[in-house]
Amino acid sequence: MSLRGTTFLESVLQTLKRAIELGGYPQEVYEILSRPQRIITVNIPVRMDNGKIQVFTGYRVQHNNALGPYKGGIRFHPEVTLEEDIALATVMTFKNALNGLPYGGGKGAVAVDYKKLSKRELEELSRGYARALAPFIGPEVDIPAPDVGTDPQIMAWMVDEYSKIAGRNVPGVFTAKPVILWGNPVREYSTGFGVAVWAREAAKKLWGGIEGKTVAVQGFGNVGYWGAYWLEKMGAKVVAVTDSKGGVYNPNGLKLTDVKAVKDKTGTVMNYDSPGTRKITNDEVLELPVDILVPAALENVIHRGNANNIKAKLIVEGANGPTTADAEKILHSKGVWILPDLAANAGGVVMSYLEWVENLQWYFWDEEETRNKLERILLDTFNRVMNRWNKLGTSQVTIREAAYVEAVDRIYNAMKVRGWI
Ligand SMILES: NC(=O)C1=CN([C@@H]2O[C@H](COP(=O)(O)OP(=O)(O)OC[C@H]3O[C@@H](n4cnc5c(N)ncnc54)[C@H](O)[C@@H]3O)[C@@H](O)[C@H]2O)C=CC1
Ligand SMILES: O=C(O)CCC(=O)C(=O)O
Repeated sequence: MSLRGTTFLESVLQTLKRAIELGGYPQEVYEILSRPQRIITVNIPVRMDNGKIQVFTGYRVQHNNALGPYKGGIRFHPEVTLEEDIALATVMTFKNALNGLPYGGGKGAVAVDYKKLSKRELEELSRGYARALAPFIGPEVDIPAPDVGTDPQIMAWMVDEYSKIAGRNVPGVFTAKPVILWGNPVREYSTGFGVAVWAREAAKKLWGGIEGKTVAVQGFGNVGYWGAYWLEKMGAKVVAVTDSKGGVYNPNGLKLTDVKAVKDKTGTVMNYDSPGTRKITNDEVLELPVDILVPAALENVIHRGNANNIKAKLIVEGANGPTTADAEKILHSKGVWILPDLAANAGGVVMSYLEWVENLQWYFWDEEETRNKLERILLDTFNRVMNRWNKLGTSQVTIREAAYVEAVDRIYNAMKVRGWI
């Protein structure tokens, strides 16, 4: 246990245990799902611009494939650990199952401060990672995608490297690729879109609608920016955003396009200025007097030390694992709704699934048709989770626990008919 309380992996396993009790599944399910099927460690040598070789350590955790090929992103971050990667891969198994996808769960990581690499070094590292993993991945085996610190360009290098090894074009081995290389334009914003759809649906139940509700967003990367963009489009008012350096708050609302332009130009939203806007820290953003809080950066930011200071009534987990199990207990007892990661940020992987289907058939839908398909899947999940939560009892059970029961049910039934248990 860390100073902040339960670690990310401990929180995930606690919820799994509880879901197994609530659903009445055999203990064997816990034995299998509480550890990954396979962990691959790779050491990737890269010739740096200074002429020296630097070796980067990476992982791919393949957690469970009862429902289909492993699926989940790749994180490039200086502080990744194997334990964190296991937690992220475990959540992927439940996220994919919950959303009805034909996938198991996996996650990759490389310990690197990518901001310090030149473009050539980053390309070498990305190709090296794809080469090292090539024997263990593939469109019917394991399909990686981006996460923190990785993007469509990196997916393009990786799919190119894998295709060279395979001796043919293999579009379906990575998702969230550039549109020109078999990607789909919706993937760029799909995780943020999903965050906003979940927030909008929950807001209808809590307040009758999302119009005018105030929002604070921690993290202004892919998920945070597009989450804020779609929330605003749906009628909410985004009043605060932060990135790794800190952020800005204006109770009257922020002009997102201007904030984004400042971030793109100077590297941080901190340099945004306008009348009535003040600077805030990453701790402050969580405790602002807002209706909706969207943690969209890293894990364990809402913990037992700050849970009591949170004022939002609705927390929408754009990030994976932003709330520790201890914090969730405190917030649930106060009636705060937490829309959990495996549901609220699933727009990304659901869209990856649609891209993969396109790639397998070499047939592509247009943007609107794709977004409609994505939204339909997200709404179906929302309704199933709410029904399950109501059945289990909203005061005794958290939304996360209800979502885990829904996910474990599919995985359990798949493992049972396969004869694994
Ligand atoms: N990209 C995707 O499709 C998906 C991402 N996620 C999760 O969403 C979260 C964010 O991922 P992305 O937006 O893809 O990453 P990203 O790399 O595009 O952006 C991360 C953002 O978080 C900020 N940040 C980093 N450390 C921070 C800190 N200590 N405090 C506040 N902000 C900090 C960065 O400055 C950046 O703005 C992660 O938890 C990831 O696992 C979940 C589902 C899908
Ligand atoms: O699109 C994907 O497969 C990546 C999804 C992911 O890593 C996540 O949902 O956390």
